[in-house]
Amino acid sequence: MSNTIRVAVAVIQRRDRILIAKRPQHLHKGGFWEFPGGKQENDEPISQALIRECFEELAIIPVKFSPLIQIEHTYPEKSVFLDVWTVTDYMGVPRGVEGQPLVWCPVKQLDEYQFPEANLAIVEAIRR
Ligand SMILES: Nc1nc2c([nH]c(=O)n2[C@@H]2O[C@H](COP(=O)(O)OP(=O)(O)OP(=O)(O)O)[C@@H](O)[C@H]2O)c(=O)[nH]1
Ligand SMILES: [Mg+2]
Repeated sequence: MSNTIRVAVAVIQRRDRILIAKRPQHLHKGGFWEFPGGKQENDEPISQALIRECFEELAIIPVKFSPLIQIEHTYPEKSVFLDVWTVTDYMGVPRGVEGQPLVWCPVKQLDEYQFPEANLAIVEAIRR
């Protein structure tokens, strides 16, 4: 679909924990938890979008990352294509640059948080 939004998503891992962030209330799926990331810009390689979004949202620079899963999902309002990466090394200390709460969530406890629908497949992929 031509109006599908392409999104770079970072599953940032530290030992058995994953970094999750709470989406600001005013955004699409506001109040849900998410993996940091955001929309790919024109002509930008997806790995560059991943690095840029991690810097903008968390003030870190991913240095070691690999593809995890790609998910197409249609919400009532829009369609997204999530290009999800596992980040295993980065420079800096993550903080919620936009004021968003962050949690290092044990993999086993990910289902205690409410994610957008499309994320179900991400959580399954993390557990594989
Ligand atoms: N970052 C992120 N976006 C997700 C996840 N799951 C999911 O469905 N999305 C959807 O992907 C879309 C784009 O993400 P985004 O809002 O973070 O994009 P962005 O950072 O560029 O935001 P902006 O437009 O405010 O600059 C949103 O509609 C969001 O609901 C997720 O785990 N992380
Ligand atoms: Mg974002």
